[in-house]
Amino acid sequence: LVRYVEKTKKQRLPEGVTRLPGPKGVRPDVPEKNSWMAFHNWGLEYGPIYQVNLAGHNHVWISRDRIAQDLLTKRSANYSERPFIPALEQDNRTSGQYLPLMSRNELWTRQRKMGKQIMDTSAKNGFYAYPELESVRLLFELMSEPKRYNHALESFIARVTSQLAWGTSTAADELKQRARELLVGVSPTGALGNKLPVLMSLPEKWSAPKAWEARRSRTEKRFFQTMQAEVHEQHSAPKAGSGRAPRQSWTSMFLDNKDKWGFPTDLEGAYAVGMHGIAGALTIAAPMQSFCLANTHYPQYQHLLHEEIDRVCGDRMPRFSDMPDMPVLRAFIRETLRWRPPLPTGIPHASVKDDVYDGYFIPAGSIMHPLEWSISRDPEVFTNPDAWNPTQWLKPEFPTYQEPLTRFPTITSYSQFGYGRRICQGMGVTEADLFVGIGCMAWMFSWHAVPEIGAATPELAQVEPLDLQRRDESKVLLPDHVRGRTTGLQTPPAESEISMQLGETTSRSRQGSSDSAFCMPRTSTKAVESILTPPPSPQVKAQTIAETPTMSLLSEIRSRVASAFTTATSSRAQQPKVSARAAPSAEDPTMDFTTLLIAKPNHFKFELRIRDQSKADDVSRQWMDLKMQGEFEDSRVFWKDGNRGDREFGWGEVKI
Ligand code: HEM
Repeated sequence: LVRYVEKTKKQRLPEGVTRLPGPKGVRPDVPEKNSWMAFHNWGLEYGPIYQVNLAGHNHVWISRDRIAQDLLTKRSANYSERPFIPALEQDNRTSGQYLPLMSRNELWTRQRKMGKQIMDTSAKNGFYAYPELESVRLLFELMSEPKRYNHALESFIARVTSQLAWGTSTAADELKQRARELLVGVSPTGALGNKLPVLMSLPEKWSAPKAWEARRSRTEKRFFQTMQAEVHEQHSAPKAGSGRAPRQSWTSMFLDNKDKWGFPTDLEGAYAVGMHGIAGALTIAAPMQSFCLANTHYPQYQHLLHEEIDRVCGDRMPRFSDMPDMPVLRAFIRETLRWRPPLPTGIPHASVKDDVYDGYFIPAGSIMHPLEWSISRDPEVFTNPDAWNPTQWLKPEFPTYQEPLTRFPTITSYSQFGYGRRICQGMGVTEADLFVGIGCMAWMFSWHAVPEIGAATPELAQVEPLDLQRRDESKVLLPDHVRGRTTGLQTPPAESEISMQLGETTSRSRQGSSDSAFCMPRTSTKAVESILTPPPSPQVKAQTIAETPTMSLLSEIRSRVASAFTTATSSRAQQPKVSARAAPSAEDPTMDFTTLLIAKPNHFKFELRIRDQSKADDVSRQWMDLKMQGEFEDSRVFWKDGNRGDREFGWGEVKI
């Protein structure tokens, strides 16, 4: 408060310039849950750029893309710093350990340069097909344990990212935990040290938040160093008989080029790679979860996506290379990111010197927030912005429509990935993961509401639900040139025709799309036979397989598959209490998010149905083959006592 009073006293405005509008005084009334709704609602009241004093700091909130571009991109020399985060043990701006949170210094420049190179190289190589590989495991896990869909989606992303970072998926669980703990550390609503910075100046024995952070920081460092050392060892002397050749990874690229890129220590490179891993580990899972939410509440669009997938891919899973041929899938992804931005408050920039914008004064040291939640709801750009409608990217009558459809809609350079010099370095990975991951899910499944969850909001209630009997009449139609734009490919048969064409699978497909609550792949006799007598694989080398008798592995698969059923555990009791003023609706079931920076929908009820039994059989077979080839390694335990660890290292408690 004293700091605030001092600051306001000192500020004399230049002539002809006014202060930004905004709520007066030091505002403590920002809710912990869905905090962005408070900032969004202030924007409705005070305009597209306003300021508010939070804990003695001037925060500027921007709700329009044009203003964010004007300031954060066009004036990036002034607006590319990051604010200080008190709850971290090492200074986020200067320690070289937190690339996304660093000041614009020499370390940031070389780490960013390295980031660009490793991203470009892995993009050129199709991200080494890791998303395609891991999507087989994703589908198998969704079939086997649909209740744990959140876990399966997060694991998919963490495994791809772990493969990219270190050439192995075994670090996936650790990477997820590192990401969760760092999120706690950096979130204003997370670690107590961010609310009471004084706690971070006390000795560890008197300050539990300080001790928690010190252990987190030690564990993070040890993890990154261990992974780097292992990659180094494998590449310099691959172990004979280990069954798996060393793979390309961001770490191997770093080790090969560190002198060229000017890295004084290997540790800095370990952090630079690790931060790319952490940045990707959970963020991408959030839109995959929101995609499930959207399709459950807006089922009337699903047939458009299924139609495109069946036409372009037929009985194989979608691949990254299908991207130009699948505008509908890209539209579903883009609309999901718009509707439920993974980082609704954006990542803040900080300003270096005083500035004037549109007659308003912005003091040096202001913390600038491109408020993605509001930017994605600009009523001049989006018709009915709170509703999820992927066709607005595909129908020319919408202002969001853009050609050529081989490229648009795209998420590249979308405001969700930030602005100017600090723009996200992971757009390519995100696009590949979402395209392949969501595409494969939609190839295999359809989403259905369960009656007790009801309609999301009053507006949503007006959206006509999919009536299977009247499906043809209720279809949302796309223009012909969108539907048929993939030349040389036939228009897909209607669902009933597919069933007929599949001959033997017809009756199973009908079962699969019945109203039954079950979602298990009814493995055909042929598939059971092939599972019981898998094709002889020349490379059955993986340690886990070698130690497991084949029959017990097979029966495990069968029992896992047989135990699958509809995802459903969360209850209305878990619904959020959105305390922001004028929040749309505390009862809106699509607004139940975790509390930290990333807007991840909490577990919710829906029904996942397999669209075609033969696909389920095919995925089970592929999973089996790949598992036997040692591709699907289990996550490993890094710390004592099953990761609980000891005083020095281990997993910290995280309430998300
Ligand atoms: C849905 C997924 C993702 C979203 C929404 C997202 C969003 C963002 C945003 C908003 C920023 C801050 C930009 C700014 O300050 O203006 C950022 C920075 C960054 N992102 Fe991402 N990101 C995603 C995935 C990834 C992935 C997969 C990686 C790495 C593989 C990554 C790496 C980074 C890095 C290194 C930065 C720091 C850039 C800097 O400060 O110079 N991100 N991201």
